[in-house]
Amino acid sequence: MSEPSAGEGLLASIKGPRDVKRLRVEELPALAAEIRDLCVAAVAKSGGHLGPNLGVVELTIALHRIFDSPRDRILWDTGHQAYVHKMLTGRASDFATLRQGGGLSGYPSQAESEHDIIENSHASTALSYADGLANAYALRGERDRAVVAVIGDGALTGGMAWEALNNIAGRKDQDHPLVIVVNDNGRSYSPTIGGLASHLSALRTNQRYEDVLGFVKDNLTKVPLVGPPVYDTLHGIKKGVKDIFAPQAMFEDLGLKYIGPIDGHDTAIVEAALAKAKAFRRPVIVHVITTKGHGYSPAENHDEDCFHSPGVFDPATGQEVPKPYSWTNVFGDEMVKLGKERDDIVAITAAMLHPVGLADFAESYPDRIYDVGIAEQHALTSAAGLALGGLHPVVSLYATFLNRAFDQLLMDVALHRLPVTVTLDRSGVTGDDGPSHNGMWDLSILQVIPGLRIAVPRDADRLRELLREAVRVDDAPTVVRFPKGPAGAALEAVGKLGEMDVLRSGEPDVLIVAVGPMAAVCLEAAALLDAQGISATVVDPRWVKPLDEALVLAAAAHKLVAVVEDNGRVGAVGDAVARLLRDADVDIPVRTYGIPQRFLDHAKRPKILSEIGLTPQDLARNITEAVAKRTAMLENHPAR
Ligand SMILES: Cc1ncc(C[n+]2csc(CCOP(=O)(O)OP(=O)(O)O)c2C)c(N)n1
Ligand SMILES: CC(=O)[C@@H](O)[C@H](O)COP(=O)(O)O
Ligand SMILES: [Mg+2]
Repeated sequence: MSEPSAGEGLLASIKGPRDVKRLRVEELPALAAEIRDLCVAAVAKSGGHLGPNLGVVELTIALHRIFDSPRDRILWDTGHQAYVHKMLTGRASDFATLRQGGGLSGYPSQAESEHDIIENSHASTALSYADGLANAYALRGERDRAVVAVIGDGALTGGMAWEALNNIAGRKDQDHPLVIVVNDNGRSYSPTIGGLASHLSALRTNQRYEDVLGFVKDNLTKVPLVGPPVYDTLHGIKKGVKDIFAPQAMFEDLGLKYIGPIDGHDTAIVEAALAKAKAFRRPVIVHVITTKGHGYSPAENHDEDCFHSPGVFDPATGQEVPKPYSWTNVFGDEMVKLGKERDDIVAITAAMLHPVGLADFAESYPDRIYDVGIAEQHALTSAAGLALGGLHPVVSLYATFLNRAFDQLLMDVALHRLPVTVTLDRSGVTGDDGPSHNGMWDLSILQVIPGLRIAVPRDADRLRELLREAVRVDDAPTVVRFPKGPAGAALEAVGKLGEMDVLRSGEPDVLIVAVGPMAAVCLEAAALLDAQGISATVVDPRWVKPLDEALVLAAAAHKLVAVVEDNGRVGAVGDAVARLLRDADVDIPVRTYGIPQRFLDHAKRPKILSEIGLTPQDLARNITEAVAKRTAMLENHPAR
């Protein structure tokens, strides 16, 4: 497979938006084709977001021809669809390094470019940034600085987006170009759900609208677009059609001007609409209809998710490299079994049915699955409602997205001691999706929730066991977290310590508390410690909240306790263990080995684990140093 390259054509000449503006209209299709070729080549090599980026090629070209980034601010909601933006802002030649450590990020990055603004990959935020930015520019008298937010139909199902729309519609200072581009491809991962989506999709799929759109395109856009006059005619015809379907009524009733729906793959039409929107000098919605994966048939025809975020694949055929049986697969298969055994078990996904492994459950029990859209807060509180109604909901999220629903878990679920199980996939270091995708905060923030219980399985068998234990709990919320990727070899216990599994017995030098999948790394580290003459006992708590009281006596017999967890090290399991020992007046040092308290730059997971010291070699070395320090202290202060 050849290295992804900007080639020798138009794209290679694009060093920034000025070069895009200079192109003649008739050159734009060739530029779009080069961009698509580079997207396919880059993602085929490294994985990433192909479908979303193929869908915004013409839109992004038009944005950079009408607006003046970086003076005008172009915001990308979620940011997974900013590859084209990166290519048009001088980074096409860097795509050979996409999502590699030290290379191009798969999301906007302020360190990469002054054109990049939002680095957070959590959806539904762009409109809030836009409202704030517009207020700042209005206050600073910079009224000519346009603010443009591109938000997908999926991200528009997130509550924050409507909080922002409410504020934008009610802006007291309206004299400012604030353009909201709704990139409507009818999909998140899967088809977008809910009343909003059906409203928008009714328009997209209605034949009368399609006929009129076709007439307009055939008869009015053959002449070179001369801007407003042609656009006004075009707009007038479609306004008639639109009034029948009135999606703009939903927005215009809010007090927002509305342009569209327009064909998002016709650069000329998009440019005209954006120019009109910019000239409005007040908040305006430009509703753009696009196709996810547009221009690459394996993506357009992909039956699951239009190549939303494929792994490595053959660009000639679109055939992905098969992925090994994963933690997600283990979870999904066990959920199908549980669904058969218990008809009170229901499942909730936040627009990620396939990625969290619930597709088979949905197929088996179509009446017991709820896709709430990108709405994690609603997911948790609707789960509370389901539990109050006598059911046991399993809410499946990526760990990082639980942050969104902390208060709902605390106050709507835990306060009422409701039997809700939350599964957190992609927990720990995920790596190449950048800093906001690592599942590195849940074990810390969940510590403070009274009554909530947390299980961290070390392998597939324990995931099956602990999921079953979790859904049996009927008087408290439970959380089961597991990482991305293959589930790894089974690690059998050699004994028990209270309810904890002893994975390795040793002399009372070091007690290693291995949190979940870090057990494999801890067992390797224990073997290396042996070579240093240090004997380690390795225990897997299985449930890390509440901790097993047996840990207190076990710790008291050792020189040192080492807690190893794939989570931020602040306020997580290590600190909980230290607090448990402190409260029991057991004066044994506790060392926590986890993710340092900083945002992690994108890189492959193994590379990051090595950089932050979560390898067997690093653990063995650090524990050896800690034991030596403890031994010296005891020798110098024997009374302690
Ligand atoms: C809060 C949050 N939940 C879930 C996700 C996972 N996610 C990434 S992209 C995506 C779909 C976005 O759909 P849309 O906004 O329509 O953009 P498209 O991919 O269709 O261009 C989802 C659910 C996320 N990024 N943020
Ligand atoms: C859901 C989401 O944000 C993805 O678009 C992101 O790229 C994570 O992908 P994986 O499903 O490969 O972890
Ligand atoms: Mg979409």
